[in-house]
Order: sequence, then C-alpha cells, then structure tokens
Amino acid sequence: MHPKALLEACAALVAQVLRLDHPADAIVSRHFRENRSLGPRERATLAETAYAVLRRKLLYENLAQSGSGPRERRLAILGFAGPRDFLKSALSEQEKAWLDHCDAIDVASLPERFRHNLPEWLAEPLKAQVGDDFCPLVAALEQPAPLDLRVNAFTDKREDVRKELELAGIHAKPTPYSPWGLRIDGKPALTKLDAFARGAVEVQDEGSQLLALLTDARRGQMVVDFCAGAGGKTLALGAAMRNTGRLYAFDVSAHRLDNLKPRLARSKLSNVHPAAIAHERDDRIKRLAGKIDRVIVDAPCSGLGTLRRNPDLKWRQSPQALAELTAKQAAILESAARLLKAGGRIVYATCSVLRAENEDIAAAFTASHPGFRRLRVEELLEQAKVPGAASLCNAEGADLRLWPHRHATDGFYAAAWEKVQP
Ligand SMILES: C[S@@+](CC[C@H](N)C(=O)[O-])C[C@H]1O[C@@H](n2cnc3c(N)ncnc32)[C@H](O)[C@@H]1O
Repeated sequence: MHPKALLEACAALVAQVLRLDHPADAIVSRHFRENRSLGPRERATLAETAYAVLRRKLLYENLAQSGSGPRERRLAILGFAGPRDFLKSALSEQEKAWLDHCDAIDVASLPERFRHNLPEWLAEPLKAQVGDDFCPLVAALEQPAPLDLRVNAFTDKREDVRKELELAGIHAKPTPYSPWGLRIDGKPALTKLDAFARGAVEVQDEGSQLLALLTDARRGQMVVDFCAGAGGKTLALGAAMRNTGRLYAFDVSAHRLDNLKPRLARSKLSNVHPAAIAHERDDRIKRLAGKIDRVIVDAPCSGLGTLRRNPDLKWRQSPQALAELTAKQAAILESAARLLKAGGRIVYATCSVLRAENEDIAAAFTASHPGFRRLRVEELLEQAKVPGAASLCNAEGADLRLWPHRHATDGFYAAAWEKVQP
C-alpha cells in the first residue's frame, strides 16, 4: 500500500477506536475482516498505530492541539508504528515541520498526566499502591505484551515443543516461572503450525498459567472453573488432571463457552464439561454444593492488568463500572465457595491491578467465612515447584501479585482458601 493510503487508513482506524463504543481488539478484527486484501505488515502497522494512540492518548491529544488537518490524522502521525522515512513520505511539508517540532519536545518537562497517560481515577490508587514503582509500571504498560504459549502437559513436553518450533523457524524460550510456558520472539502466525493444530500449544499469558498451577487440580478430582469464558484456564486444569476426574467449565456466557469447543477438541481432553449457567446461584451450582475438590474463580473484572494488550480499557472503564464489578465479584466468590467439600481449595483471581477488586474482596470473604482458612500463596507456589515464589507474591507472601514491570506478565492477583469445616 502507498504510504499516503496507509496513513489515511490508520487515521480512519484511530477515529473508530477512539469512539470507545466497542473493545479496540473487536474493532481492529472487524476492520481486517472487511479489508481482506491487507497484508501482514499493513495489518501490523494499522493495529499498532491504533494501539499506540490509545496508550498515549493524553500526550498525543495535547500535542495534536497544534498542527493542522484532521485531528485523527495528526494522532495517527504521532502514533505511527512504522519507519520514520516511510511516514515522512506520506506527509506534506507543513506536517513534516510539525512532526519535527513535536519530536523536539521534552516529554519529561510536561505535566504528569501527559507522561502517565492514565485517567486520574486510576492513576491515584496505583500511585498509592506501588509508590516508586509507578513510573516503571507506566513504562511497562506502554509496551506491547510478549507472546506466551502454554504447552499441553497432557500430550507434550515443553522441551520437545520448543525444539519443534525452532525447526519451524520460531525461537521460543522457557518462561521463567511457569513450567508449561514458552515465550516467543515476535508475533509469528501460529495457527498454521502442526503443534497448534494438534493442541500441543495454546496462547496463554504466563500469569494465567500460574493461576492454574495455584489451583493444583489433580488426577481424579472434581474441579470447577466457575468463570471459564473461552476456557484458557480450563484447558490448563484439564491437562494438569491428566484427563481424569471431572472438570466443570461454567460461565453465564454461552457464546464465550462456544469458543472453548474447538480448543477443547484440539486439546484431546475428554474430562471437561462446559455448561452455561443463568447466574452464580443457578440450580446446577446448588446441586454440586459440598462436592468439589478445587474451584477457580477467574472473576469478571476491569481487566486493568491487561493494559499492554487492551489499552482502551483505561478509557472505557469508570469508577461506576468498578463499583458494579466489585459487588458482582463478591457475589460470585460467595456462591462458588459453597461448592467446596472439606479440605477443598478455592482460588479467587482477577487480571486487575486495583485493590478494590483484589485484596478488598479477599479480606471481606475471609472476615465473613470463618469456615475457610486463608492459604499462603507463596507456599502453594513452592509446593507447585514454581521458582522464585516469594517474588511473585505481596510482601506478606499471602497473595499472588504479578506486575508487567516486575514479571513481564499481565497484572494478576490471586488469593486462596481451604475449606476447613464441612
Ligand atoms: C476473566 S473472564 C474469564 C476468562 C477465562 N477464565 C479464561 O481463562 O479464558 C470472566 C468470565 O466471567 C464470566 N461471568 C460473568 N458473570 C458471571 C457469573 N455470575 N457467573 C459465572 N461467570 C460469570 C464472563 O462471562 C467471563 O467469561
């Protein structure tokens, strides 16, 4: 595509994602479906430009107050994810001069909000929480996430798959914490690989893999994935169970569970039972009360730990939405806990970085459930032979706390309890 046409297409896509009426990944996917002739490089430039503008929206909107031409075009120029000389060949002389002027601005001298590019309602609690780590965290959130795979422990060994990928020209290295993980260089097309087609690998962030490890689902157990969605964690749990026992995958969204089906077929697992539930107090849940060994609640959350992949969330979430979510999270944890038998374990997890969705929910549950003993996540990770367990937890070692700037994973939280009273 000619540079001028590509820049115009980027500006059009930037205009669409900035409406914030749909998730950015859905808008980008639809754009690609409607423009099938786009090549892989053009797709990468379009998507990364749109994401760059979402990541640095406050800074770019500030810079775009100067210059001329349509606002979205100015934003697309600032966020353009391609070589500078290629971009400049699409610009007028006036635009080139404006871009040089913007490049010369020392961002460090600008007000703080143009450096952290977060809404105030999010910046304030994060600063209070991470202190001196705020700048490294913000810097990590502005970087695209690495591509992690989980090797299917039921069918394959990590080292064998690593070598297989190497032969296919894909360099992968073992993830530092998860024994199932491989981290890939770049963003190669994976779906055409035999390892993918036969279910030996699934795309899954290392943090998600650690949540499944923490659940410690074993051979022959009765296990529930309460908020299974498209089944990322379900598949990891089913493989850890060696395709034995019974693994229920519940979700209120039948549509999301439908996306589990092809993944399940590839995985060779037959111990998984997906079922749509109406709500967390569904009769199906009541019938299983007191019968389950392991429950994972991967709760619906703000997703604010995934800003590397979903930078639009910081503009699409709000304090009001957060209040509704925290009420839902508490209600789901409450219902899910009823499933456990004595001696069983429940893990509550989110991909949010906010205390309100994490420590606060866990503390309220502990306080109101004397029949549940809080487990130390650090010890559980050590038992699961995860290296550096202490470094993955909060200062007390009680909860899992993964951060993009410290662990190169998404931001994840998890707490765990054992049911001590029947
Ligand atoms: C964070 S996502 C789960 C992702 C999934 N575990 C994975 O690893 O791919 C949260 C899920 O909770 C589901 N959900 C929302 N409300 C629920 C409820 N009351 N009961 C069960 N699931 C619910 C949503 O449909 C969504 O799929």
